[in-house]
Amino acid sequence: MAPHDLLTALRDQNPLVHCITNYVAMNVAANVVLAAGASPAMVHAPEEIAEFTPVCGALTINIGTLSAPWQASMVAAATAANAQNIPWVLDPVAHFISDYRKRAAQLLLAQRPTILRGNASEILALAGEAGAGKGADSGDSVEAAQGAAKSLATQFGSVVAITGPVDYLTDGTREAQVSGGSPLMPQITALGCSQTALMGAYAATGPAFDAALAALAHFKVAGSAAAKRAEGPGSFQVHFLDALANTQPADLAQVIG
Ligand SMILES: Nc1ncnc2c1ncn2[C@@H]1O[C@H](COP(=O)(O)OP(=O)(O)O)[C@@H](O)[C@H]1O
Ligand SMILES: Cc1ncsc1CCOP(=O)(O)O
Ligand SMILES: [Mg+2]
Repeated sequence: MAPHDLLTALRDQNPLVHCITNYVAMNVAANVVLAAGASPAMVHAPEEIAEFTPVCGALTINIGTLSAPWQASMVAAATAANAQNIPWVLDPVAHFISDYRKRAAQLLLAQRPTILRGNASEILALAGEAGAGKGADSGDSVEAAQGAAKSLATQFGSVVAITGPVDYLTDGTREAQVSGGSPLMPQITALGCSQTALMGAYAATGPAFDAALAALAHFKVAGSAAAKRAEGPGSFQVHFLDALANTQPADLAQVIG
């Protein structure tokens, strides 16, 4: 499905997206998903997963502020999504910072996410390659992680997206790149997490590779538009939400290469 049609479908269908995300991203990601045209719900309690995940159009799992009860919810939600053929997206935020988080990320990856999205350091480390990542921000180039993305895509049957100055997307066979955006984007926390949440919204409306591509393009188009108006990271954030809402379906093709 073309990105144009996916954005139109997103706004027509207003899909419900189950987001298990971190404390930092909770508000930012919910506003991003709303501005784009979908309906986010941040639901974390293990007691609610069995009822809630199956009624959603997609699930997104982000380990940014992981703890044991949330890990149980993540595993249960991924299991429920797989059982019901509900697409789900994994964001392995800074999974290399501790053995606990590393293991949690590998266990979720073994559940074969529909889409895996991370920055270059996160994707490199998931594939067992040494990188320069220290925390939530990338220390590596997108180019350096492309081989890792391809092998993860093949091994787990996932569409893998690496975000950065130029985003890279692969399913192990097909590849795409998305350019644009702004250097202000990595200066605002939780934009990567929000990209993950938006990928969930798009995945509820169409095939995984096309959905991930449309979500990447939507961010790059909105980021470029917001940067023209912003005076710094603070005002960029406000303009970015406006730009996500104002992005037209025909704009998306311009940033895809
Ligand atoms: N230097 C940059 N120029 C343009 N866009 C960028 C740049 N760095 C990151 N982005 C964009 O910012 C968003 C978040 O990506 P990224 O910073 O890689 O994620 P994370 O926050 O998980 O590290 C993505 O949409 C990506 O395309
Ligand atoms: C700073 C931080 N610390 C734990 S989660 C988080 C947010 C990370 O967000 P992103 O990966 O989108 O930059
Ligand atoms: Mg991140």
